[in-house]
Amino acid sequence: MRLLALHVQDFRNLAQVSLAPSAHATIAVGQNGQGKTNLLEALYFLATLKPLRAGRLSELVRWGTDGARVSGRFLLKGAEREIAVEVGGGTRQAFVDGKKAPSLEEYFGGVSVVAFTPDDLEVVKGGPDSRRGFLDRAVFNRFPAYLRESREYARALKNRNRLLREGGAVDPAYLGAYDETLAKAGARIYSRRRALMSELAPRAQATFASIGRTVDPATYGYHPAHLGGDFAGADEAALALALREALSERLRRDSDRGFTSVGPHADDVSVTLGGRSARAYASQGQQRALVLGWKIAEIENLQTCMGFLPLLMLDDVSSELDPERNAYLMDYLSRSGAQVFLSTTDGSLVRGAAAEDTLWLSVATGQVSLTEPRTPDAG
Ligand SMILES: Nc1ncnc2c1ncn2[C@@H]1O[C@H](COP(=O)(O)OP(=O)(O)OP(=O)(O)O)[C@@H](O)[C@H]1O
Repeated sequence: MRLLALHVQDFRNLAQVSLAPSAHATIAVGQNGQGKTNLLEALYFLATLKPLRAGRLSELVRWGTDGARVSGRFLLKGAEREIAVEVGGGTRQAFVDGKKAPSLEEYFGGVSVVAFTPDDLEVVKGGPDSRRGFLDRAVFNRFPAYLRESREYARALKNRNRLLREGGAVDPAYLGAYDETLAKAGARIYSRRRALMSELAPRAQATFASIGRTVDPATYGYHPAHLGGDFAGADEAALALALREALSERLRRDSDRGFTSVGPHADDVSVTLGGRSARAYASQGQQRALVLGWKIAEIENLQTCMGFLPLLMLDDVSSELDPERNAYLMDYLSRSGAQVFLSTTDGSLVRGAAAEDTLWLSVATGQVSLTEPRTPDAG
């Protein structure tokens, strides 16, 4: 997969940007607050239909305008196709080759992106919801149908919670029908996450061992909350049954509280170092290496399982790493052969990822311009 052209219109502070990225590294350099992350976010949004940072879609639209548009021409399995997304009035609309996308699967059709941002540290330091978000982005890349499947689950959960909140005497038959739907959709989420983690965890552990500069081994594990039975060995039907049982066991408590306390929305990912919680005991640098181990594993796993490298996006990551780990990452990027997009305030930090064909961009007050080749520190 390769992005041949990117067009951005009225997306955050970017009024109009058109560029033909390098097949390898495209590097956006600029001072703080100029629009570098916005440029990467536009690409991320195009490739995932999810905002990288925004809570609401309306935040993506340039102030004073009615709508934003991002489009990209991709080379995918030897054929060119254009995908586009428009945001306006709080909703988004996806297009494939100029026509409304018939389905999300059709829209993505092999486009995927792995993003590295300073917020990724939350996967170790933050709460379960950050870790679930992190896990779900990786699952979505690996199994594109996951976006639709996780929406089905979210819808079923919302309906059940509404019923619980309404209180009073909930008709058991009525609730049973909701539980059935929720258990089925939930079982699919469990099995997707479990499949991804079984591929990813050993790779991430091995990658961490090569960058961690510590003899303590790391582990990455996925744990469904409050689910009985043998999780590792259960098929999807058995997972649905276990979830249905857990839902009915907790019904009284859930009715009192007005929300569903068991299911994939309550899961967590554990990250340990030397057998201890990385959140509680790992140093800042070790936590960064743990995240880096995960991300590199995700890229390599996609390459092995899907047969292509995702686009890589690194938002001001080098300033967060010590020189040795930064050099490791830059070297990895230049050797990977992946198409990479980097943002930085200091071009010299990412020079290790650059080559002859690198596209250097300068970003200032929402304007993106090409800078002369081999003058990376300009801008
Ligand atoms: N919807 C919007 N419309 C117009 N401008 C916006 C919008 N959303 C954010 N901005 C502006 O975008 C700018 C921030 O851009 P961005 O986050 O890309 O900065 P950056 O270059 O990555 O900076 P840093 O190096 O500090 O991370 C801010 O000036 C902010 O006010």
